[in-house]
Amino acid sequence: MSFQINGKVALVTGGAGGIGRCIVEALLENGIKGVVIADINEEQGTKVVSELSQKFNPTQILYQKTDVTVVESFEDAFKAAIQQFQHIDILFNNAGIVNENEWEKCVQVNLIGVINGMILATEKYLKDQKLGEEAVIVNTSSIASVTPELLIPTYNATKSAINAITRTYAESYYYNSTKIKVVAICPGVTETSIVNLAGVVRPGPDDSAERTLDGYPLQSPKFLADQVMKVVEKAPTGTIWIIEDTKPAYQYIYNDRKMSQYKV
Ligand SMILES: NC(=O)C1=CN([C@@H]2O[C@H](COP(=O)(O)OP(=O)(O)OC[C@H]3O[C@@H](n4cnc5c(N)ncnc54)[C@H](O)[C@@H]3O)[C@@H](O)[C@H]2O)C=CC1
Ligand SMILES: CCCCCC(=O)/C=C/C=C\C/C=C\C/C=C\CCCC(=O)O
Repeated sequence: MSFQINGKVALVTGGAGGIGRCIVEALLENGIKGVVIADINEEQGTKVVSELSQKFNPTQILYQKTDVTVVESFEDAFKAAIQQFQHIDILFNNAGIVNENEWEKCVQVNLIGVINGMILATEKYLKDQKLGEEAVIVNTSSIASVTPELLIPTYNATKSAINAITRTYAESYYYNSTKIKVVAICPGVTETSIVNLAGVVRPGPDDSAERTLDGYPLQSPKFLADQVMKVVEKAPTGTIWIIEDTKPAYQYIYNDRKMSQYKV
């Protein structure tokens, strides 16, 4: 059974940034009734609303200043969605940062922020305030969740944890009472401000080499967002989707540990 974006209401954390903003725009192009941009950056959030209002009906787009690391602030974004649009059907847990120098902050935003969203959505808002039979949560993970990237160990760890939480909340134990499909997307390197490495990575053991992302295939956030719409509509719950190098989304399959034959 496929999920219909048309007529639904979505909340996008980090919706004022590169990937989040493109997800907001793709949702509007796919007939969303209303979308809340829940982002800590008020200046950018207001700017995005005014730019999108040139192309779409302004009453469909709401900016709510939100810090996902603060549960009350995150909850206010859900309340704003209900007040403005009467229901809430899709949560994009998308806000994320890279900062290996202030690694606690990276854990706060990438992991605690996503946990806050999962609890608010599965225990209250998406569970009780959805329009149709099913709601959807899309967690933004990364290819770094399954292939550890050098120089960003804390970031890699937060993204692996996102896959774990996605798979847990997809279990029928939760789904049977929430009717929320939970999936994760794992983008490859995508052209946004996050890929600026200056000041956010720690020097590795060999700190003489210049660290750049040269050689990594770069995709556009617009391409990524269009793939994400397909994932929202078609992906089964608990699935993890790699989207990299401007190629169609494909499912990442975890092995059953009991199939592993290696012995010490
Ligand atoms: N750009 C890339 O190459 C890749 C990005 N990702 C993930 O995609 C997501 C979006 O990142 P990008 O759009 O690339 O970065 P970005 O830096 O362009 O956007 C991130 C947005 O999150 C917001 N934000 C940061 N802290 C927040 C907080 N505490 N509460 C609410 N909003 C907050 C920022 O204000 C910004 O608008 C992140 O989770 C990132 O880890 C995953 C794989 C690749
Ligand atoms: C700044 C990283 C942005 C995070 C994007 C993401 O989620 C996945 C990225 C995947 C690969 C590249 C990321 C980081 C690599 C860091 C430095 C490159 C060092 C290259 C080298 O010198 O070996």
